[in-house]
Amino acid sequence: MIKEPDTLMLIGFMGAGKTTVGKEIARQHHSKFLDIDSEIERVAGQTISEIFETRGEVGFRQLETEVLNDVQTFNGIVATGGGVVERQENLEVLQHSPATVIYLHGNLESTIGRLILEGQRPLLQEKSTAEFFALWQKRDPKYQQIANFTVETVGKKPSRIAAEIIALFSANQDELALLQLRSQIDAFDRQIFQTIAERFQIVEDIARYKEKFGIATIQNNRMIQQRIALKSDFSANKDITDDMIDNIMTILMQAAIDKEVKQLNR
Ligand SMILES: Nc1ncnc2c1ncn2[C@@H]1O[C@H](COP(=O)(O)OP(=O)(O)O)[C@@H](O)[C@H]1O
Ligand SMILES: O=C(O)C1=C[C@@H](OP(=O)(O)O)[C@@H](O)[C@H](O)C1
Ligand SMILES: [Mg+2]
Repeated sequence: MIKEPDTLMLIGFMGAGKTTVGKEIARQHHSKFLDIDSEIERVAGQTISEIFETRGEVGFRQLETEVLNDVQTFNGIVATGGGVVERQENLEVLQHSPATVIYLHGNLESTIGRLILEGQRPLLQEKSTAEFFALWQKRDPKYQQIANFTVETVGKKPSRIAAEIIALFSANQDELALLQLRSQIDAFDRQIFQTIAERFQIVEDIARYKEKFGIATIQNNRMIQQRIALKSDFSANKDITDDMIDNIMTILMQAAIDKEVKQLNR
């Protein structure tokens, strides 16, 4: 669903590579490039860090919204700042943008590593890793909500990510529709595994309680009850069969038991 040929808005968390990939797309595709942060610096006559220092984040966000509105008619590749999704009015501008909105999705580990090397993001300086993770979790659904496409960046060089995005320009309507649907499936898959990762955090806490109170790792009754409850909750959904519940729960349970046992043996 490339809305207008050659106009893109890149969104994503700080350090995802919006600026780098945006420049690379422009270089490979011979289009114009504009970075909202650079434009804010030009308009304000101050660096991003100076703006945060003198006007606070509120002052910065005000400038960001103004520039975002101004660049809607820009004919080329636009890199936004990671916090563009902080304001509801910005989400609306991006949703109605004539440009195609592309979410550069990454992971927190690689992102933080890169940003620490660079050391230029004011928000990174003032936040702990836990706060940074919370910010990530808060923003991720918003990026997903407004993106026409989500492109995975983990383990890919900027030149490859740019080439993948450029390939979208030449895809026909059917191919684009398929790519769009696949990018939605990929996003759901990531959500599913994110949820499983969060489930494991709880497993860890449960293992600690079991150890403290001398409760056995395997509780057959509890495992049977979980399946009965799930089958009942999803009985009206024909895609979620009892077999599927059994298969998936077997994998999750076995992995949880392995984790608990490993924790106990430490
Ligand atoms: N795919 C990538 N692989 C390796 N390094 C990258 C990649 N994308 C960006 N970088 C590096 O990470 C840092 C942050 O990238 P940048 O484009 O400024 O991100 P953003 O604009 O999304 O905050 C830069 O040093 C850049 O060279
Ligand atoms: O995520 C954020 O809130 C910010 C991201 C930065 O842009 P990048 O995403 O290009 O790093 C920059 O706009 C500012 O430091 C705030
Ligand atoms: Mg940037």
